[in-house]
Amino acid sequence: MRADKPRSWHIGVIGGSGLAAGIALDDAQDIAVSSPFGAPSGPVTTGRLGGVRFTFIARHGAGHRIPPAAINYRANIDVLKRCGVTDLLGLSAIGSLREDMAPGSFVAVDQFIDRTSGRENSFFGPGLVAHVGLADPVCPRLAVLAGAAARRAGAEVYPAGCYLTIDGPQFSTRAESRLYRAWGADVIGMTAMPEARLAREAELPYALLGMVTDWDAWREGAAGVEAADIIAVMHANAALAREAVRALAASLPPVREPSPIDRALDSAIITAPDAHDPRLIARLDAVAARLFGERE
Ligand SMILES: CSC[C@H]1O[C@H](OP(=O)(O)O)[C@H](O)[C@@H]1O
Ligand SMILES: Nc1ncnc2[nH]cnc12
Repeated sequence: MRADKPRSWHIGVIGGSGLAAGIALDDAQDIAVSSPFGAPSGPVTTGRLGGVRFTFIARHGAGHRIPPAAINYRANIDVLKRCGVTDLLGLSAIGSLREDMAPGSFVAVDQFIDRTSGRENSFFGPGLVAHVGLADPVCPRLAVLAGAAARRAGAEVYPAGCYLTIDGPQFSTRAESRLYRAWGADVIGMTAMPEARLAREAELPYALLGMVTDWDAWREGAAGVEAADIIAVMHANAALAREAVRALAASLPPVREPSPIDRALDSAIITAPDAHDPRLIARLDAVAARLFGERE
């Protein structure tokens, strides 16, 4: 498949907390897709919304079984790419680090700070070294479309925000929460990294619609975060998130023009061809099909 020709949209959706039940798709089919990177969070559901192909995966698995640090982010993105997804939208519960971003509002995240450690954060490695650019980790086209769709669905949407990713599973201390505010982070969660990194390596334009569920722990005199409160807000907002996805489907231009992110790997791989590890190349049959599909 050439990346520089217009093609049809195929939107991958990674549904987070409160969204494991997925989105209602026409002609939906559940498919267990296997990945050389291990087990994904579960089967994908693929189908159509208003004529556009969508494929959904629940980030934490059915019944929210998988904690943030144990999610196989590589496998999730690999199977979505394997299904032919062209663009990837993450939906996430987030805590607010700002007075104005109140619970119930949505944020089209545009930057990340990564405080995670020990998560598999690259498809590449010894035998195939790649350094993709991540200065602008979110696809502006998809972020604008997703933000506008959420607004049309009735949400209050902030068009930008910096998401700080912690490992969790515990929520932050008050001191950490204040520190993250001082760093300039706007919202906090446990899953956007390495998801956004891996999407870029897989040449998938990525956007993240965060749904603010709480104020985290920085507010003087306020109670700390409770998971049950987050889930209650998420349940109240899940219909809005699903409506936003429907509105996104309705608003996509008929043809998907190429994105520069479709070619993110063009200048990223620095290992000499004669030093390539064929086993790693084989594992990248979906992620880097554009580069290695026919050549090696
Ligand atoms: C259930 S509260 C904490 C949990 O919610 C967020 O997950 P997701 O981004 O998948 O919606 C947060 O990152 C934590 O994993
Ligand atoms: N305050 C918070 N911290 C981390 N992850 C979250 N997900 C939703 N709210 C959160």
